[in-house]
Amino acid sequence: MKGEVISTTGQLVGTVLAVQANFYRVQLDLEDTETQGRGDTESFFSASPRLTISVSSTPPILLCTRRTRLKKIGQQVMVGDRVVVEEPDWAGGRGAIADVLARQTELDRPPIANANQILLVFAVADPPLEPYQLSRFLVKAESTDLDVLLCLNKSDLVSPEEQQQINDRLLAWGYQPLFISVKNQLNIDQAAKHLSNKITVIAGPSGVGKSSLINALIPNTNLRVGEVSGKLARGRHTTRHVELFELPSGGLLADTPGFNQPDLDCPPEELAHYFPEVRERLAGANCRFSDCLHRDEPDCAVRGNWERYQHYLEFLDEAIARQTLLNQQADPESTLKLKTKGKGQSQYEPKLESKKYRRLSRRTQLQALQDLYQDEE
Ligand SMILES: Nc1nc2c(ncn2[C@@H]2O[C@H](COP(=O)(O)OP(=O)(O)OP(=O)(O)O)[C@@H](O)[C@H]2O)c(=O)[nH]1
Ligand SMILES: [Zn+2]
Repeated sequence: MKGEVISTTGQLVGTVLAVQANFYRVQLDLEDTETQGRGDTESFFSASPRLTISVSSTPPILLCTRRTRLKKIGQQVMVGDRVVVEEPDWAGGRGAIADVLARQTELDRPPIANANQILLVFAVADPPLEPYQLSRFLVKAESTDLDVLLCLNKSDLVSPEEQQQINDRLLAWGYQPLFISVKNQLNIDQAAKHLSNKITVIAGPSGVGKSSLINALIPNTNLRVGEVSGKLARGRHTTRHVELFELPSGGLLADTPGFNQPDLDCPPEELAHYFPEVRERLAGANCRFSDCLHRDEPDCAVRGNWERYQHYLEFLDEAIARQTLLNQQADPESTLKLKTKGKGQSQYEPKLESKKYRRLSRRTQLQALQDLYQDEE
């Protein structure tokens, strides 16, 4: 981000770091601002009390409103957006967003534009590495179409042999994990290297050391101090707030409340592509049917004894249950059946499965639906 020359027209261009009510905190690209002859005033940093900024080396941050024209055309501004800023008031630290540049990527939950990758953080122990949970997070991350990086923290808690075993297992899944230990400052530089000059969304279950890692990557920024404020600040009851934090080596990091209980909401036919193992199998062979769901169809190139095949089947049940539910909401008639009750009464009940995916036992589907609701509680 830093030092990038985006426009040759003398426009001020920057990146939206945070959205606060109707204000947008925009970090301007360095080159652009230098040509505009801003004065070095401390006050324009008043909008970002959490960042300690050295005036000489850090691009200025302006608190911006959104131009009425943008409101009229319904142009939303998201965290991560590249925006054109007009009428900078350097002394007051204010400006106005006049335009939003085309987005490279767009995430829904959390709402972030132009993210490049997801950094999935898990721990090798404490909490124990749970393959099914990891698989779920990986599939969810893959479904965003962003690059997926896997970091395994707390490597100080396992022996080199155990670490090797985990490594081999994940290699077979198609991932090359980076083992780190925030506690022992192991491989933090390596992790930082992967994040430089990119927008990275960090995700992972509770207690694996995400806050600790963020604090190690961005020293002097107590954005979430692990055990005390971290839990409170990011608890279930906080409003969904997304913010990008600048890494010293360049690049921005988004922490993601709300990504911690991933529900798999992709269409059933897409699910297989979110497994590297499947992509590899399908690179060298085809299933007989182009719409194969890789369950019990003849001549399936995917079904087999790879470790996560069972995970695939379970996630598939869940995706089908979700799809059925969605279809039913969109078009109740097509998925409701008339059921005759006693005393001549009849009533509509949901059909549990659409024809397209019919195969699951009713029990499995019910179970999947129940799981789904539990997740959403
Ligand atoms: N042994 C060991 N413990 C660590 C390491 N990194 C973090 N921890 C500890 O793990 C616990 C959880 O760390 P956090 O950084 O709060 O984890 P988190 O992922 O942010 O957790 P949530 O805020 O619940 O999402 C803390 O007690 C940390 O001190 C590590 O590398 N090794
Ligand atoms: Zn198949």
